[in-house]
Amino acid sequence: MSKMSKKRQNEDQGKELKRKKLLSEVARGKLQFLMPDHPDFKSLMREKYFNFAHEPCSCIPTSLQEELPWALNILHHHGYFYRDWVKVKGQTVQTPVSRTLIGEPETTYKYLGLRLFAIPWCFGDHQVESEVELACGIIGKLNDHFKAVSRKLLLERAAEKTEPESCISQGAAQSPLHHSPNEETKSCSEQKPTTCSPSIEEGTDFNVVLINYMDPKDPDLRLKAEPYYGMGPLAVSWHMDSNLVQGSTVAVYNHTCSSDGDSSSDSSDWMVGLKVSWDIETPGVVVPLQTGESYFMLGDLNDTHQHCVVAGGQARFSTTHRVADCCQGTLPYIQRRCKEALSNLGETENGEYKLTSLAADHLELTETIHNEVEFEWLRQFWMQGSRHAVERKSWVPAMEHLEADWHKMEHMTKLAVEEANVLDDEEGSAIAEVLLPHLEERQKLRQDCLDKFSPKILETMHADFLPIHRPKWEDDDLSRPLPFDLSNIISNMRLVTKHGKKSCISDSESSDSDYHS
Ligand SMILES: O=C(O)CCC(=O)C(=O)O
Ligand SMILES: [Fe+2]
Repeated sequence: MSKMSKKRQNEDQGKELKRKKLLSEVARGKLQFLMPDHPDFKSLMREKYFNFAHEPCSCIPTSLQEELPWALNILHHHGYFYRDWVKVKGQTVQTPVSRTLIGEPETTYKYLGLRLFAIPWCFGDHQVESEVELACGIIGKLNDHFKAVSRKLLLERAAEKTEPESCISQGAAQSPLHHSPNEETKSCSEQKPTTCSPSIEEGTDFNVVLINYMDPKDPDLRLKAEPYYGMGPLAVSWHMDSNLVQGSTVAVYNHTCSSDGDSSSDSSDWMVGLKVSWDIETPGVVVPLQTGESYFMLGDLNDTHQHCVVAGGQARFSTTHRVADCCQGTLPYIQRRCKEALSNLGETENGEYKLTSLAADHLELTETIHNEVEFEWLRQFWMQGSRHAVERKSWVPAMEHLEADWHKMEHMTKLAVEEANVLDDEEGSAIAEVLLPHLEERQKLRQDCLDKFSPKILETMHADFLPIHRPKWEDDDLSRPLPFDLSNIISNMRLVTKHGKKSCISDSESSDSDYHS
């Protein structure tokens, strides 16, 4: 076993032990949580949840306070919220909360295996054309405001520390962010690895807002009870927000929908729960949220603590403002990658495609990008259905352009497969060795997409949300360079590799490749 996998195995065993201990404590009913009315709440917050801030309605300007409920209801009214199909422990499951993503143009945010494509909050030169665009603009305004509030809160927290060095010696869980202006100019790819904190500006430069909506009275929902402390029914289970710039803040605006005149309605509060990750000594906390209030997980709180959301009695929206780590998650990024891949595609004098170089690293790069654009972008976009695409009309031409680039990469794979077959043993097998793992991965991931939804789930889905498998074609479609099903090509490449030649010399004659020529 390699050192890396041994280390991972030890870590997994460590986590499993901690989980067992945690569950046995739970079984003994020992885990405690505090609410704000508890006499020790304030000191616990100071000591163990220092980077949590809970702010009243007045932290948002009155005009914006008035616009926000309108904006959220417009998005809801136009059907922009839906329950995402995500992967949890290899299973496709639907989130209890409905969601939508608003953000910087051309930005995406990936969570639990699903890439969300942001609806932009600004529109370049063109005038706002619809209520929905106006609503997104209002969310953008709140986002700008939250940047300023978060920066102020972080500076206040930093000032509260009497000795500046103490934030280092007290460990990561308590460290507020440092202001390090010379890091601000660094580009994404130059950013230091995850152990260093971003500057205050970087760590609050929210680029996406994931908005949640849930009506607890929805009869389709069956909420699970919070399992460790008995906090109540969970709208969002314990988690850390993923795919964020490490050490960056998350800001949340909470809006509950009043149900005037309905005396039977349950008026229990929505609450956010927090706990220190992997810690059963420190009590958890749960903080009730009134409509219009906000809370902030400042600096590294999200990296060291977990949070959950306990459902209240009424329908509720929350806007969660994040600094998504989108080094590999923006449209310009994937467009650059495609350009890089296509730089190895040339033309012969007769105007036919040819590969400029057959060097392993060039082929390797093209095949990697081929899979990246197909599975991280094209299929992720179309699998979310027709309504998703209509709502994201600004993304559609970009997706079509990426698909045209991908189509050229299909030609490139075909050319490489042909070269592997015609070149002499040594060169041919070197090409096949490079291609094989990528082709196998492509084949597996295509099948995973086809299998993502069981027939039972598909039966219950509204037509607007049915997955679109795009690109998809019949294996004998001659307009395509290669078949959709790559099994024959994979068998052919296996035979061309040195290993394949040695073990299957006798039947190599009968294994004609079956791709389109
Ligand atoms: O709704 C909230 O207060 C937070 C939701 C949350 O944790 C999430 O969307 O990741
Ligand atoms: Fe979260």
